Amino acid sequence: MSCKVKICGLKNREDARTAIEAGADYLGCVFFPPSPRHVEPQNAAEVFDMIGDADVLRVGLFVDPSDDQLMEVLNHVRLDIIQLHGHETPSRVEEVRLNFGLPVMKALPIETAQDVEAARAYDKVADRLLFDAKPPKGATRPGGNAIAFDWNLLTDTSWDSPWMLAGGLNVENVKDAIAQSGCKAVDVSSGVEAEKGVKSPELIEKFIAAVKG
Ligand SMILES: O=C(O)c1ccccc1NCC(=O)[C@H](O)[C@H](O)COP(=O)(O)O
Repeated sequence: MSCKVKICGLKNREDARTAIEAGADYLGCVFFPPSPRHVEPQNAAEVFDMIGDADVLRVGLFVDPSDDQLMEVLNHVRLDIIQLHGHETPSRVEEVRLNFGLPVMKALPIETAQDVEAARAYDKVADRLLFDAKPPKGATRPGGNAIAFDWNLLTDTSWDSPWMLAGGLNVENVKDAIAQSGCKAVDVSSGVEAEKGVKSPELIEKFIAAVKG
């Protein structure tokens, strides 16, 4: 089975259509106002409406959201997966899963082997894990920073929860990232953008072809 692809940070229907037609398996919308990829719920609903009955999952991305903030989005947007990309504890992950009845993908910041071990606390608690590069000091956001980590930190590791690789992936490095990490799914945002927050249809198509070709 070929590696799955999540295109994250989508803001408009045209880019969603490009990603779907190119073979994306997940579309992600960011609900984090400081991000250049932030969208309002109604905008995300338009993006996800492009999926129709295609076999593509809708991922909503949040950073330390309250239940009210999650409900505000879920009142307008049908999601298949809630992605938590903040400092959420394992018990908060479980609470969100139970309160909203949706699978949770927990993003985990990785820089060292110790970070990989710390991620074990979320295995089986979250429905899915997303290993992303630890944000640099002073970063304005916990993800979407176009930073890669040492993919060999994940080589030969085994996890109960399915997991996705993220962080600084692009057309040039994604094959190496898959080979070195052994991942079965990848996630990209910056690497398919012409500029921060502006997706490039050509890069979306080339990235997905590089993964699935
Ligand atoms: O993309 C953002 O702006 C963002 C903001 C706040 C929290 C998470 C964010 N992105 C999360 C993602 O899932 C990204 O796709 C992932 O971090 C990889 O980003 P990139 O290194 O730019 O490919």
